[in-house]
Amino acid sequence: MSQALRILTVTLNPAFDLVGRVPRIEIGEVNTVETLGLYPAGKGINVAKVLADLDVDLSVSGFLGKDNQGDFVQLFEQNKLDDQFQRIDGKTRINVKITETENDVTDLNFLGFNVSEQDWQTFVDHSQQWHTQFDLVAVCGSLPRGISAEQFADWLKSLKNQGLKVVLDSSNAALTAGLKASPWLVKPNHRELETWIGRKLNSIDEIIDAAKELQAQDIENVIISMGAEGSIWLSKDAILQAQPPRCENVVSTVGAGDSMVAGLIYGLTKGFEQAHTLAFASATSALAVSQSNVGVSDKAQLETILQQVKISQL
Ligand SMILES: Nc1ncnc2c1ncn2[C@@H]1O[C@H](COP(=O)(O)OP(=O)(O)O)[C@@H](O)[C@H]1O
Ligand SMILES: O=P(O)(O)OC[C@H]1O[C@](O)(COP(=O)(O)O)[C@@H](O)[C@@H]1O
Repeated sequence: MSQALRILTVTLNPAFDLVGRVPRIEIGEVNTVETLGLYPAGKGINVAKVLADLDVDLSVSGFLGKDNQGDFVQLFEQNKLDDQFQRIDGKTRINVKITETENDVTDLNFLGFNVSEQDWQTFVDHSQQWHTQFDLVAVCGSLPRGISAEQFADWLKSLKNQGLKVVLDSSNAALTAGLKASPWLVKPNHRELETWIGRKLNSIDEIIDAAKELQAQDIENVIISMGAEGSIWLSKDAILQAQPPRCENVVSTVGAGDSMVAGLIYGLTKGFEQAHTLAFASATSALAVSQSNVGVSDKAQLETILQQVKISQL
């Protein structure tokens, strides 16, 4: 099948993920943690890694600290990702992810490096040519220090004004500001949607109502992910709900959201129908929770999960 869209993922604040497992975190005590891995990551890089595993050619951009870039460069080379990252002074952050036996993952996400005004201006200037190279730009993850929510929103608007399809997957102030730029597709999780709307959402109906408010901000595709409960996609054509098979052996939920974004982009790029795209994205994300690292190493397993995803029209 041919690839219709030229894709770039942007990670302004990448991270090494230090992933481990412990039966239970004892707060204030010494905890011995089983190491699962130390991976070059960050939301847009994870999305790119999954797409590369699915044989999609794409480019990656954002900022990388000069002092510890080796593993990232190796990852880009191994996955044949076109490296358009801008190098800046300092180190890329390390985030700590601990899975407890009976619980979800505890994330310790650090703030990251500082991007100078000059670095940001260089980046913005460069991005004004992206329409000549790309059709779809996925902007994923938090903002590093030095970039304000307002600067971020203005920049996203400039991407949209170039005619690019902008995918946004972020949280907190960056999400709220970024939504003002009316991206083409957004994928907040349940909790991020609650933060944006400022109230608890206790049922599917309440989630859909909140998602409709998002959609009304001129956002074509609103996907709300709800962990093991699956996801909901509101588009102009339909409201679809997906239920993936519940993964019984959760190794790490880190990267589930990123894998879902990658699966959505994959389906949209290949011209799949909406229901098939959501099923595919659900399978990709369900596969992610059964492994510590992000990526699709076993396509047969992906296909098996895909057969078990249930899609319903609401
Ligand atoms: N325990 C699980 N079993 C099966 N699928 C899951 C599980 N947890 C997450 N997923 C899949 O991953 C998607 C994204 O997970 P979620 O936790 O909502 O995203 P994020 O990582 O952005 O917080 C879900 O919509 C679902 O398809
Ligand atoms: O940029 P943020 O919001 O701090 O998130 C970065 C973290 O998100 C991740 O990309 C995982 O995201 P998801 O679990 O939402 O898919 C990690 O690799 C990384 O440490």
